[in-house]
Amino acid sequence: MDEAAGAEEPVRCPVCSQELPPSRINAHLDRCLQPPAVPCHNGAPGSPTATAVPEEGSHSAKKRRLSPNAAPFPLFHKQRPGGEGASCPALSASSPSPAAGPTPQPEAGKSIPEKLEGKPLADKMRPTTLEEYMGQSKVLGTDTLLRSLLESNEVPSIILWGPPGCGKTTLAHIIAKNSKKHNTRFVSLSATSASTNDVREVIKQAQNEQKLFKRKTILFVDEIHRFNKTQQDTFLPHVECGTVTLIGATTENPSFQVNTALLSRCRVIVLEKLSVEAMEAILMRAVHSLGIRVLDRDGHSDAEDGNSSAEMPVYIEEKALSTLAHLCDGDARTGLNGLQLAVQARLAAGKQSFSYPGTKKSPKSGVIIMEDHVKEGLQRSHILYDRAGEEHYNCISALHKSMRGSDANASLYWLARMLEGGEDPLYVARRLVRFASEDVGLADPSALTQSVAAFQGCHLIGMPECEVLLAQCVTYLARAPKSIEVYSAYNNVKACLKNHKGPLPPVPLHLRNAPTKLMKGLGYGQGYKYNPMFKGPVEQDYLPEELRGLNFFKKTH
Ligand SMILES: Nc1ncnc2c1ncn2[C@@H]1O[C@H](COP(=O)(O)OP(=O)(O)OP(=O)(O)O)[C@@H](O)[C@H]1O
Ligand SMILES: [Zn+2]
Repeated sequence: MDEAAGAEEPVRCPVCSQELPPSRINAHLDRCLQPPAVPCHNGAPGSPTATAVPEEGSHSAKKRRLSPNAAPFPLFHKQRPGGEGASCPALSASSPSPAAGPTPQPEAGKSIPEKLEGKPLADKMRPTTLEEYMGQSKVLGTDTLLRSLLESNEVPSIILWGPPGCGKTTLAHIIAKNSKKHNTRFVSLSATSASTNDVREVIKQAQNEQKLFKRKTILFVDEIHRFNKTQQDTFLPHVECGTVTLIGATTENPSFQVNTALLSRCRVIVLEKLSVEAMEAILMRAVHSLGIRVLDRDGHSDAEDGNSSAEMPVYIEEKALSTLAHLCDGDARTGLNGLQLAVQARLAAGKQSFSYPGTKKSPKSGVIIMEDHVKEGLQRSHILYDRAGEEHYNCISALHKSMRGSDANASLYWLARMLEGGEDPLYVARRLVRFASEDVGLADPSALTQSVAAFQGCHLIGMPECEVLLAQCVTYLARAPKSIEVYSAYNNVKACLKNHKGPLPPVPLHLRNAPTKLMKGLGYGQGYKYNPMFKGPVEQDYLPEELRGLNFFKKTH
């Protein structure tokens, strides 16, 4: 599509975005690609949200044209996930050995504090190959479809759906790096900051690229669920015609959040929380690349004590690593951040002598990171609960169902899971108000009063004091008798209105008010029996004529 562009139409330089006549583009490109040019990628001023990945081969220490920030790949050398330690370049810090692969290694030879400077550890440790990518074997294992597609460079448009820090962005980068070998561009946008215009811009460039160089573009859109439906529609024709291959990432269920037309053109790949084993491997790799020594239960270190330079050695207990792997709830970013914070805090505390209880090993001196230190490094709210995502809906649903099942015990558990995870107490309180009417109803009308009072109380005093108010109300509601009589009767009425064919029946004349003479003349209010004037029961119809005899309370569904 859009291939009809006339010969005279200017083309946009894919490197610096300048518009040029087609006859001049090649000469311009030669100049534009000259080292040492200033940063010349589409993340230059004007479109701060787009970042192009440097081409393979240009990404070397000598002739890097892009600003270091534009390079999505970590500066770390390739690491074995295992841990014999002796050959780890970071441990034998004396020579900045070039032996460990094609990537430059500016980190080798640095001290641990120096290695922790700058970008967060999680970014620096981002894997660049499938071999370094841990876990997710269900979708990426050796015999999976995705794996074979990737290896043959036939990347379909995909949506990666998974919890935070499970490796969505990382996988997209790996796919891109993989496909660059096959002449593909990679551009990334974040849906949180990119406008529809940014999207159009990227697509325009992708079209030029295809025209000029027959190069494909992979467009990575992080948090794709944040794009509204119109913005999502902007992609659609271009995904369809193959100008761009879309890789979207989302923490939200795409069947609710992503435009169905777009969804039907993408494969949804479900990534899971990382397992404890995968987390341990990720942490171990980080520890080794930092040059931290792992102490096993007997106090043995995985590196020789003899070769320590002037730098003070840093040790971490094996147990501390496994605790961290358990606590970060499958979120590698949280895990790596936790590790980084613990290491930094301990480095700040300085060198100590420590001996290992219960062993004959002689006391060591240096910095030691123990289980308690990593626990401090982790924020509790990160551990339990993902306030914005799936978990939020799953937990409130579990609470609602536990109360409905009159299980006060389980109800309190789900309540605590949410509140301890940092859930907004008013969100829970609103649900309780709804429950009081929907599930308790007239079996105990004061449930509504109770829950509204709890809502107002929470509003007044906030967390953490209001937690007990919610606990009280949750228990009250769980123990209360249940009736859905009103709820289902009202639903029956709504269904009746929805299914009604033709114009709705008029309001019966005798039920109408007659404030004017004209209305009285028209028969409004005529024959209405004012109930207080009658001694016994009054015979009178209140439904429109065609509905007479219908009982919404009796109808069951
Ligand atoms: N499967 C993995 N193997 C190794 N490291 C991983 C893996 N997943 C995540 N990481 C590490 O965690 C960091 C964060 O991961 P990433 O940015 O890919 O998460 P995400 O799923 O995109 O999260 P979010 O939804 O929060 O953006 C990475 O920089 C990397 O260091
Ligand atoms: Zn240019």
